[in-house]
Amino acid sequence: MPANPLSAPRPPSAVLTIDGPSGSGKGTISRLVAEKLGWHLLDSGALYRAVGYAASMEGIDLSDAEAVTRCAESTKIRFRDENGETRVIVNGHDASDDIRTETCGAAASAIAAIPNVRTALLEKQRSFRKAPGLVADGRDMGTVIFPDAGLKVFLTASADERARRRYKQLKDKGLSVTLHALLREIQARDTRDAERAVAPLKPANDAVLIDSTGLGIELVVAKVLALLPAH
Ligand SMILES: Nc1ncnc2c1ncn2[C@@H]1O[C@H](COP(=O)(O)OP(=O)(O)O)[C@@H](O)[C@H]1O
Ligand SMILES: Nc1ccn([C@H]2C[C@H](O)[C@@H](COP(=O)(O)OP(=O)(O)O)O2)c(=O)n1
Repeated sequence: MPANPLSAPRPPSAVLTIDGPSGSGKGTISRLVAEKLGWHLLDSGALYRAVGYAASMEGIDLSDAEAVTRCAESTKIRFRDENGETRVIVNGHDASDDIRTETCGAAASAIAAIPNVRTALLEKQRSFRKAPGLVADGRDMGTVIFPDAGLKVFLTASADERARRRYKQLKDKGLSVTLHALLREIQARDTRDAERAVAPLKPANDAVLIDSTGLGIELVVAKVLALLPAH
């Protein structure tokens, strides 16, 4: 008797992972590639930022692993599309702007080193994998969350260039920052993210490295699209 095609297990949807350090352009490139492909998008850093933000708002000591883990387990995080932008809703409050500060980035990096916090966010991240495909941006998308992804990109740029990009981005938002302080923060975050024991920032063995220093956004998008296997 022929197998019933309806009961056959469906192959998992396609995933493209884009990992890399702060300011390498992961978020920008992931969003543009996802738009071109019509795929879903996972900004995993926003989840860690949301937990760092919620913990700070609740006055939790970020080095108290148990309290931060409880916070990660109980914080409700939703993404909502609004006028072509993705808003991040944390416990019912629109925290999209609050979570983008460098202070919140540092808080996210600190709580992301707690193994149980990562476990608390694991299934939520995997639930973004849906047809026709997913572009997932973060630090461990290719190594831990989607190890079977069809294409893994590790996006880098020199620390100086990443600091300059972040400086321009924050200045354009009207925030008061200095290039020197941003460079120090980026270097401190690189070190903490790369040296933590669990799911450190590093390229997967099968990742394609793209150094975007001196490359414009459209060129990087084109490079990523050219790497995609037929899907
Ligand atoms: N290849 C590039 N060339 C110039 N600027 C870039 C490039 N990629 C990203 N940017 C800019 O750098 C800033 C940081 O990019 P973002 O996507 O937020 O990085 P990440 O998500 O890796 O932290 C943004 O203002 C973005 O427009
Ligand atoms: N998959 C991820 C994503 C982010 N993190 C942590 C480590 C990062 O320093 C913070 C913030 O990540 P995010 O990608 O939003 O930061 P940048 O946009 O690269 O500056 O969260 C992580 O540990 N694992």
